[in-house]
Amino acid sequence: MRVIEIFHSLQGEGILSGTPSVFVRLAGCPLRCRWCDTKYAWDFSAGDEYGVDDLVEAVSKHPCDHVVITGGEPMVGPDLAAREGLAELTRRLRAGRMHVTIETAGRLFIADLACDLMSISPKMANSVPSEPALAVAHERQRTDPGALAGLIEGYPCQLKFVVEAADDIDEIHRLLDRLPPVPSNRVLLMPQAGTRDELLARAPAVAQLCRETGYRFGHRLHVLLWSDRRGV
Ligand SMILES: C[S@@+](CC[C@H](N)C(=O)[O-])C[C@H]1O[C@@H](n2cnc3c(N)ncnc32)[C@H](O)[C@@H]1O
Ligand SMILES: Nc1nc2[nH]cc(C(=O)O)c2c(=O)[nH]1
Ligand code: SF4
Ligand SMILES: [Mg+2]
Repeated sequence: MRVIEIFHSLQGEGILSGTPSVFVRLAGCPLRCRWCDTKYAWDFSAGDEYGVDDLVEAVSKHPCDHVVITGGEPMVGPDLAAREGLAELTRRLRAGRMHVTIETAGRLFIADLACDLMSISPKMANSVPSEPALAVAHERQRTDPGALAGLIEGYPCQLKFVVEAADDIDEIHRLLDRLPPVPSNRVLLMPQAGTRDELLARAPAVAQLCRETGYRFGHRLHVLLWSDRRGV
């Protein structure tokens, strides 16, 4: 598997925000969201090659029982071998008594992952890249209610929607209407913010939207603490 970085930090997002966690960032993402804060992980051939044994050993060096597998898009992977590698990695981490979170846009359903929290961030219209060729690929890739439904029914999950403007909520409601029910405290609205200044500017409107809708506020604790620093 190709790995961009492994680091020990606090989970910055979602219902486990604040939890000390080791992050494994896998290489490659076909979606190329306009505001992605991790563009350095888009290339499938970037980073270093690791076997599952090496990865488990690198993770277990940290004094920590939560692991977050992210990317890039860890659920896509360049080929079948990479997806089987992901399944094997989750099983080995779970066997070592680690709590496993997978961060994914939710474009692909994969069964049999040893995943304690499927952290899904479905991509909405505000994420479409401005370059037309990329936008076409993104439209094709970004939402598949069938895959999302499979993940929601197959795993403990949370849905993290990236919100830029108050009217994003209409599209979120339309998508939720087509999915199996998710409790409102597992639906999070997260400000679109790659820097601390953007977070402070957008958070109040998102907080207000949470009060109006009953959905949960999605933190970006790492952005608050370290702004756009890489590897934290
Ligand atoms: C870099 S992505 C990697 C995992 C997967 N590709 C995904 O999108 O869920 C990790 C998380 O960061 C979020 N994210 C990326 N850029 C962001 C930004 N500018 N503002 C808010 N959230 C962002 C994504 O929506 C996702 O929840
Ligand atoms: N601290 C911290 N928390 C995170 N939660 C999800 C992240 C990600 O990039 O997937 C992330 C990240 O990059 N850093
Ligand atoms: S799906 Fe995730 S990694 Fe891929 S471009 Fe969008 S935010 Fe970035
Ligand atoms: Mg991140």
